[in-house]
Amino acid sequence: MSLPETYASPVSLAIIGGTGISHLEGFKSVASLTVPTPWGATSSPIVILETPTGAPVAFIARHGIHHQFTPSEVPTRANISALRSIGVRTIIAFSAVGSLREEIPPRDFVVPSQIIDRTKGIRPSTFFESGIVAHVGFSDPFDEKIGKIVKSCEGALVGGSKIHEGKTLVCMEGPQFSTRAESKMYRSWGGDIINMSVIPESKLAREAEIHYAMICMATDYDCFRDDAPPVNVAEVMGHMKANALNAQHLVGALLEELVKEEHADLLSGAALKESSKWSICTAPAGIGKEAKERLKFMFPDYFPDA
Ligand SMILES: CSC[C@H]1O[C@H](OP(=O)(O)O)[C@H](O)[C@@H]1O
Ligand SMILES: Nc1ncnc2[nH]cnc12
Repeated sequence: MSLPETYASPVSLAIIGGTGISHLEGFKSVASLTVPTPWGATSSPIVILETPTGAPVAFIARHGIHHQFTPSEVPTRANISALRSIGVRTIIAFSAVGSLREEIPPRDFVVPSQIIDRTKGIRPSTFFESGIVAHVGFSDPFDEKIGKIVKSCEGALVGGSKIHEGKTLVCMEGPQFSTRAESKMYRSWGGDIINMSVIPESKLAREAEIHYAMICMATDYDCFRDDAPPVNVAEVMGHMKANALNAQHLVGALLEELVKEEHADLLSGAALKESSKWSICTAPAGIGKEAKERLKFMFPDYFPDA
């Protein structure tokens, strides 16, 4: 059955699905939006789901519905700007990660608090360029309040999976996995888990003034253990089957909690309101016309003359 291609109300909450999560089950799908952006097409249509209480939630598949975009190819600026343009102010992003610590076994979940960026500078990672410069703060890349709410939903997980907090996520370029030397080096740097996705997604969400948290699901021990075989895709996908089911349980509990009135500040984007506007360094008279036209897509109020 084909879904309506429009949705009348703003949608303030979004979920980004990663490896093994190309759609969300258990919710009513009410629309499928194709949102063209100044940064091109999104990686998948934006599906609007409704929670049992009727709250709308946007869902987008990071790698496309067939997992056709490599981590370096994901059109992240399109994804984030499209979500912002439909009203999104909070994003919960899912990611399959390698564990760099014995105490984080496959099938445990992690809400990271820090990032070490090991991408290679080849992914477009800012909205503010070519005629406009801004430097937003990124010291604490994840929203702590959302992290605490995720942890409070730990009881929804089955099979003994735990949620670890306060961990450091290394983001590598890929698509090849790490060497053993790199894996050990990341551990010596304080890295706890590793993926290929959190950069630039988290940076762009910050620039778009969207609260962002990542729910990482461990699938392997990467390759730091000399006495064990290294990570491979079959191992990742095997654990992701169980993780995806658990993610489903977690999302049910999490959405029920997040849409409560007491979290209205999160869904309105209160903590980041106008944070990018005040990070712009370019003098108004010097901001290029095309830059203003692009950014108007996300920030219609900031550039009234565009
Ligand atoms: C299939 S293993 C590597 C792949 O898995 C993770 O994807 P995602 O973050 O979208 O769940 C990792 O970041 C890599 O892209
Ligand atoms: N070991 C690993 N390295 C990078 N990304 C991953 N995603 C899942 N496992 C991973």
